Amino acid sequence: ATLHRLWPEIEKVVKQEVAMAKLGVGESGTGWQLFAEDGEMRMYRREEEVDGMVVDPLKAVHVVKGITGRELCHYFFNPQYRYDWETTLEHMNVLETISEDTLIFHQTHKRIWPASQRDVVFWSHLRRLPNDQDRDGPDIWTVVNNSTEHPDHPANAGKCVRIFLTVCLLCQTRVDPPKAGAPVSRDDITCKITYCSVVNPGGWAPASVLRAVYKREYPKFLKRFTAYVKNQTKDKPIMY
Ligand SMILES: CCCCCc1ccc(-c2ccc(S(=O)(=O)CCO)cc2)cc1[C@H]1C[C@H]1c1ccccn1
Repeated sequence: ATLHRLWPEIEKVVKQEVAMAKLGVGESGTGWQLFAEDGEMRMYRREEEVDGMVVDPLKAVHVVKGITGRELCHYFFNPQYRYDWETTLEHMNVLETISEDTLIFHQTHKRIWPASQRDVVFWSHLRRLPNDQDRDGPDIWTVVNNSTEHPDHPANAGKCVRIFLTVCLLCQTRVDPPKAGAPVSRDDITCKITYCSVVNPGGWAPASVLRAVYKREYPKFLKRFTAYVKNQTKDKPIMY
């Protein structure tokens, strides 16, 4: 994959997104407003518009027990599971397999009245990162999705309005030492999740509609996705 034309962009965007995801909502200056809370999950957004279109950056932080960052990123990255947890997905297609950890997707999402239907083309990269806090702790895992162009799916050539997004799922795992001699079980594992996303809706959509959609869909997505991974992994050996 190091020889692929996208490789320099992938390296740059992954470094930028991971650095941003590691910033707390406090440190990255003012402007983050809490808009949803559910147990350990906190969802923040900044109200931003580009050319009169809502492109509110979103940052969600969540802590889940019993699954590792590698497991979360495995189920987020791999196409074969996506229809199980991505409720707004209408169609998904892998356009290119750049390497086993780098794919290019085309997705159409269900139409959200009164806006027109959207589609997206993005590269998706799965990456293991060293744990910079605790050298002998589990690694950090991330998936970065970033819009790209593809000759088979020119933007706005069909019925869908092309959206543009950058998404980063960053997962940091912690293992609390079990009682002396006991093996590590899923009860000893905690994963801190940071999900950052900026979605440019492409064509015009009413700000009120977009903000209502984001307020409804993002909490639902993160809750459903983490519950899905817990259910998929509960009887499987732990993947670090
Ligand atoms: C008028 C609505 C315009 C935007 C509709 C739309 C399209 C794609 C997306 C989207 C596409 C990909 C990703 S992902 O994280 O890369 C995972 C892979 O699927 C995430 C979200 C979002 C939304 C916005 C509904 C909003 C919404 C928010 C969370 C989930 C679903 N829908």
